[in-house]
Amino acid sequence: MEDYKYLFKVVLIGNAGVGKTCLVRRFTQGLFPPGQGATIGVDFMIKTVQIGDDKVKLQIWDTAGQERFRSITQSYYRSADALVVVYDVTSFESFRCLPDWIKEIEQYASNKAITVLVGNKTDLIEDREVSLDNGTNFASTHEMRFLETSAKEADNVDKLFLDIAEELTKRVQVHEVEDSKDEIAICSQNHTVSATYNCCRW
Ligand SMILES: Nc1nc2c(ncn2[C@@H]2O[C@H](COP(=O)(O)OP(=O)(O)OP(=O)(O)O)[C@@H](O)[C@H]2O)c(=O)[nH]1
Repeated sequence: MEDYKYLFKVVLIGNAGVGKTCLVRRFTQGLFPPGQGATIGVDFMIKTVQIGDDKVKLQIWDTAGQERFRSITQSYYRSADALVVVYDVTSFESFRCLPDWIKEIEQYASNKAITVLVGNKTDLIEDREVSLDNGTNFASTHEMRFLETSAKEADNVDKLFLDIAEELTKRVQVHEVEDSKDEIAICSQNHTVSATYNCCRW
């Protein structure tokens, strides 16, 4: 018996070092890993959340930001129900690269996928190089949702993923998207599931 009603795939992309892995680990494991190494290729973690009366399983794909892995990571875009584009608010360079990530989405992802822009590392107040307005304007120009987060302080991280789960659940209920339940068995054969945790909505 499956213990969830819907399965959705969420793919995180963005420059190396912006905090993608830390966001995923904060959400799935509730921790901020010290000395996090660069992601090699792609990794995924799973977390089941409660949305209204339904259990929703999020399969969260954490892609490597380094250019040399681009051809591997691009192959994961197509089946994504949501794409989260992360930049680092203390790195204007990571913000400047956003148009390249948008191009990747346009080229490889489904046009039904939800896109979310995330400015991470808001705890580093003194080092900020990208303003809240910069992020808000970029997101509205590209019709993306937008959130600033701190994986370190657990600020807005649950909200990021729960909002995605809620929106995808709404859409599947009105048949705007299909859930990815049938594909989980295939995925699980090829990848290690790093974690399975349950959480309740607060
Ligand atoms: N202060 C602070 N540091 C963070 C935060 N999120 C991540 N970091 C740090 O940023 C560095 C890179 O984090 P990762 O999660 O590995 O970044 P990534 O985007 O997954 O990097 P790649 O795997 O190379 O693509 C690590 O040293 C983290 O400790 C945050 O919210 N605040």
